[in-house]
Amino acid sequence: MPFSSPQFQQKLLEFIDVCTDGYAVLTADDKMLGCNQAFCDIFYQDQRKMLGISFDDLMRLAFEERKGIRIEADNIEEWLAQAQQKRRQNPFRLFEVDLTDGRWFLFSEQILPSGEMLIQAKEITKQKVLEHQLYSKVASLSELALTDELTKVANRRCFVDSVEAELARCQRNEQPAALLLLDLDFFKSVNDTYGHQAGDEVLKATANRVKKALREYDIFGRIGGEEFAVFLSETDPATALHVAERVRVILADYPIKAGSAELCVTTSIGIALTHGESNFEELYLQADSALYMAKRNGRNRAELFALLSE
Ligand SMILES: Nc1nc2c(ncn2[C@@H]2O[C@H](COP(=O)(O)OP(=O)(O)OP(=O)(O)O)[C@@H](O)[C@H]2O)c(=O)[nH]1
Repeated sequence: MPFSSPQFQQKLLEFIDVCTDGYAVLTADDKMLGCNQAFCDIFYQDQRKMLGISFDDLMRLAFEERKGIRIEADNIEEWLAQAQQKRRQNPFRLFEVDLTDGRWFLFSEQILPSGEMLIQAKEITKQKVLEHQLYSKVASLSELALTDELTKVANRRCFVDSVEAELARCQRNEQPAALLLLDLDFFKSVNDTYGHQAGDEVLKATANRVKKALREYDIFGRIGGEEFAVFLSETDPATALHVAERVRVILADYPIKAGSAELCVTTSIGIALTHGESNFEELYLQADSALYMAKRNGRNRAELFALLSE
């Protein structure tokens, strides 16, 4: 055996005793042969109580006292049965453990061929806190990347990605779908007359109202300044026209409050239909030319591309 001088063994024990990492050795039949103070602190037990205790009893203590290792289970015996299925399967195992006091530890279990187990527990609370902060940051960044900041609906990129995925599904299932392009009428004059902030209020209110007029699984987004779009899957021409009319009315018939002003805002709508055979760009161009017709034919109205091209 290397490094077996009594002096080395003595010093090793002294180091382990003052070490901030927890160390414990279990016998081949899973009883505590010895552990250092840091290991006792993890379990909120004193060293005398730890000596000779079985792994199962140590876990039962943690469960009953709700101290030390967090055990989220209704039934400790079921939890133990599951834990035992994972333990002692390999000579080495690494896993993270959280405590009821909020600390986190990285546990390792090393097993000798004769069956004794060395457990090491290293505190990783700081790393876990950083990891959590990083996850929340990534989540809010992806939220930012997909959401229009002003109206909080999907931005153009998110809208297009969602529609492309849905178009592929429509094609597979041979189902009709419709793209509605909405463009507020004379919106420049809202900004010019009442100011940009009032214009922003109108955009926010428009997004909220349109969202309410749609089904939960319809795709809705702001794809340009005062341009919104709706994708309706499993939708025939009659239904597309019906939804467009509902959206038109919900805007035109109820003035929008912007500061002290009550503004009557209308929208023109271009509709394009598909059975999934068009890609987003083609569908968008068709809806855009229908929108152009809606503007030309007097605004505050919807036009269907399919009928235009007949
Ligand atoms: N307040 C505000 N205005 C915006 C925003 N994005 C674009 N706009 C304004 O929207 C207006 C669009 O004007 P135009 O493209 O001339 O269209 P319009 O006045 O709505 O006229 P028609 O579409 O022909 O009915 C411009 O004045 C833009 O400055 C925004 O985020 N906030």
